[in-house]
Amino acid sequence: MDIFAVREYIQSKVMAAALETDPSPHFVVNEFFPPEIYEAIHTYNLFHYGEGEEWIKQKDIGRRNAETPFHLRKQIDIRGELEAPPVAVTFWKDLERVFFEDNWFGELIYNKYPQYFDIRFGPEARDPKFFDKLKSMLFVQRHDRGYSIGPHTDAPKRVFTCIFYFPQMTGGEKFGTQFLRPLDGNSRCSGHGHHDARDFEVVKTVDYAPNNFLLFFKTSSAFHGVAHIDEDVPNDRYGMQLGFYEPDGGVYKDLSGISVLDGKGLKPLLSLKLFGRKFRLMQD
Ligand SMILES: O=C(O)CCC(=O)C(=O)O
Ligand SMILES: [Fe+2]
Repeated sequence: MDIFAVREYIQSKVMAAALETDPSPHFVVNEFFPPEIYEAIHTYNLFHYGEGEEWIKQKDIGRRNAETPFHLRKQIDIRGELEAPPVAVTFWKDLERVFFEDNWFGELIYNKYPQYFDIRFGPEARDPKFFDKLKSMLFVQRHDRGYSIGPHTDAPKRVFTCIFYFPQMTGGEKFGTQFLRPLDGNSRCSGHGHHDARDFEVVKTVDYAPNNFLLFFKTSSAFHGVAHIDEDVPNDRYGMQLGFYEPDGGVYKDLSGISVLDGKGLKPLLSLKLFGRKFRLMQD
């Protein structure tokens, strides 16, 4: 793989994309990868060689976020050890280098929307080494019928998230990522928990279409989710996620002494389910 040529292609696409701010800052890029890379993403589809891991196993879900059947999403961590023929492993490891080597993608996204980083992190975010302080993830995903994700804004630690859509044909657009708005306009979410879709309206759906791409920045209004998958979707909603997030405790020391990012001490005072809906009384 010619890493520099792939980067050049992606960079021009990202910089040309229109930044939207409703309901929260994000942008979409069509034809995100050069065609030969998109073809290889299918030729070397890692799900040909293994099932993948359930996002969270059913036995471990417990009472958490019952709105989301986590176990129906299967994922394979590109950054871990891959069980695939060497040519496939080389392809995915090269793709990992495209994004992460020398903090290339982090810096590209900083340059795309520096205001977000400057406001959240202060001037240190301008230091090219800033992205060494963040954690990152890259995994491919596929989804079984019955999957959905209730509206959520991602964990408070999250900085930005990318969703890549890898169908080989059109027809599954509505199973892309939905942006949602709470019906109660006074609601925001720091990021702990998935919510009931009945309390939200869909603002926009980013198509699950060939080689489509979405990036959104973490804010307390970045509500998003996936509609209930109740029919066959091309390639089982095959895609990839890339994300940057703060380490436990945050990049910087919080002088308040409260780890807001980790959600410590955020147990609901009261939690009950009535008529199939969850109600939680949170402490102030
Ligand atoms: O797969 C998607 O479209 C969204 C996934 C998501 O929101 C998440 O994993 O937090
Ligand atoms: Fe999410």
